[in-house]
This record gives sequence, C-alpha cells and structure tokens, in this order.
Amino acid sequence: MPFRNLLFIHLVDASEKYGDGQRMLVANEVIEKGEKIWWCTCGDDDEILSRDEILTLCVDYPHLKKFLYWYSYMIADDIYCIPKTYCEQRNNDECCLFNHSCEPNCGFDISDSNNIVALKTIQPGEELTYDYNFLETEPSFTRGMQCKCETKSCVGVLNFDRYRDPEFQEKYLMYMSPYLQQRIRELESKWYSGKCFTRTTIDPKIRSLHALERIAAGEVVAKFSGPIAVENHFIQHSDVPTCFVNHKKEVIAFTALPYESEITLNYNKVLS
Ligand SMILES: C[S@@+](CC[C@H](N)C(=O)[O-])C[C@H]1O[C@@H](n2cnc3c(N)ncnc32)[C@H](O)[C@@H]1O
Repeated sequence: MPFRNLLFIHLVDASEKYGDGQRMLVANEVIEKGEKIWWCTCGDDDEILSRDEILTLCVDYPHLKKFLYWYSYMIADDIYCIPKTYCEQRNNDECCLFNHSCEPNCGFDISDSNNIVALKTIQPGEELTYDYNFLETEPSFTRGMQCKCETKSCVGVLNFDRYRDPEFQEKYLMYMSPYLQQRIRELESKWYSGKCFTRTTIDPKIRSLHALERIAAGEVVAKFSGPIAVENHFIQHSDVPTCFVNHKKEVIAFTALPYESEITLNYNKVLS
C-alpha cells in the first residue's frame, strides 16, 4: 500500500492531555487499517549507546536528561538509539512524536519495521499512537511513566513487561519491533525476571545480569533451560556469588539485592 501523504497528519499541542510541552500526532482524514503511515529513517541517523552511557550523559549534561529519556528507544538489550542531533535537543525524524496508548491504533510493520502502520481504521481527529511495549523492555528510560492515554484498557504505570503476557503477544506480536520479537523468542531459552537487566561488559560479546530494582532474598531471578554453564546465560561467575541454583535450575537470590547488584553464581558449586 502507498504511503500516506504526510500533510494528512498533523502535529498539535497536547499539553492539556499529557502536560506542559507535550505534542501529539493527529490524523487529518480517514486512514485505513493496514495502511503505511510513516517511514522512519531514525535507525540510519541515530547514535547507539548503552544504558550506562546514557545515564552518564544525564549526569554530565543534566539539561539533556528530559530529551534523552523521552526520545531514546531500544533496539536490543542494552542498546539504545538516540537522535544524532541530541546535543541540540532536536529530533531528526518525527516518528519520535508518536505517543503511547494502551489501546494503540498504530504499530510496526512486521515485513519492514521501519514502517509504522495503522492497526485499525483511524478517523479524522484521532490521535496516532502505538504501544511503547512494542519497542521497549523493562530497562526502558520510560519505565515508571504514569500513562495518560485515557483508554479503558490503560495499565496505569508502564513497567514494560507486557511482552511476557501470552495474550498481549498473541494480539500484538506482528506489530512489535524486531527486538521485542527476539526477546519473546528468548523467554523460552534465556529467561530472567523483569526485575533484572543485562549490561554489556568490556567484551561486547559478554553480558552480565543486574537488579533493575530491589530483589528480595529467595526470589527467582533467572532460569537455565539447558546445562548450567556460564556460556549458557548472562550470569557471570563469582567466588562470592549473590545467588545460587535450585534443583529446578532456577537462580535464587541469597539475600536482598539492591538496585544495580550483579547476579552472580559460583559455577564450581552449582548442580549440573
Ligand atoms: C517519544 S515522546 C512522544 C512525543 C512527545 N509527546 C513530544 O511532544 O515530543 C515520549 C514522551 O511523551 C510523553 N507521553 C507519551 N505517551 C504518553 C502517555 N500515554 N501518557 C503520558 N505521557 C506520555 C512522555 O513524556 C514520554 O516520555
């Protein structure tokens, strides 16, 4: 299907709905279900950073924090894109301007994720939204956002764990980004709790697992599906580990683990 002439989509003030400085994209005429609405170019034109690099930028340049939190998006675990023009706090593609809704009318095109498509017929005056759960997982910089989508299905606070819900997967898998589709596939083989995130290490092929929020003593943080070996998961070895493995191959926290603590195992002492 051809692309919609972008004159038929308007960017309007949305401060009343979302707060100061907020805008939204609105359809100016009927957009049919399945129609391609937007071709995003940002992938080619973005800076690629890790979570830690973005957090460091926010500390070093506090005036950029809002921009980085609003417009960063995930393309893989611990890989975030931000517009190259971030120093000027300027976007280079208006696809960053879609707001989130828990009843979205747009999503990503499964055959080409650079396309944003209508997932239902959209009437003139309707806001164009997608569900940020199509793009982000738990370590999203938007995690904790109080949603103001005003729909019946609104989940309230966004935790970015909806991709784990089989009903959500069934309804929306085909509208999710390649990263989210990949994460869903990985839930089978490399499961870890939504209270954890992976971090890239000095060796880009190796990742480590950390607490995204406080984890209680005795909580399951991850699970092995195959042999319990360091190369089969993101959990690194330590002689003084924070976790142990039970007979169900679940990784359990020894004690309460604060935010950022590393999930580690002593592989010399685990059951195999
Ligand atoms: C990618 S920006 C979306 C465009 C933004 N409204 C603008 O004017 O540039 C994401 C930010 O928009 C706001 N936002 C988007 N959807 C929202 C929602 N459903 N409820 C509350 N705020 C929302 C939040 O501040 C969020 O961090």
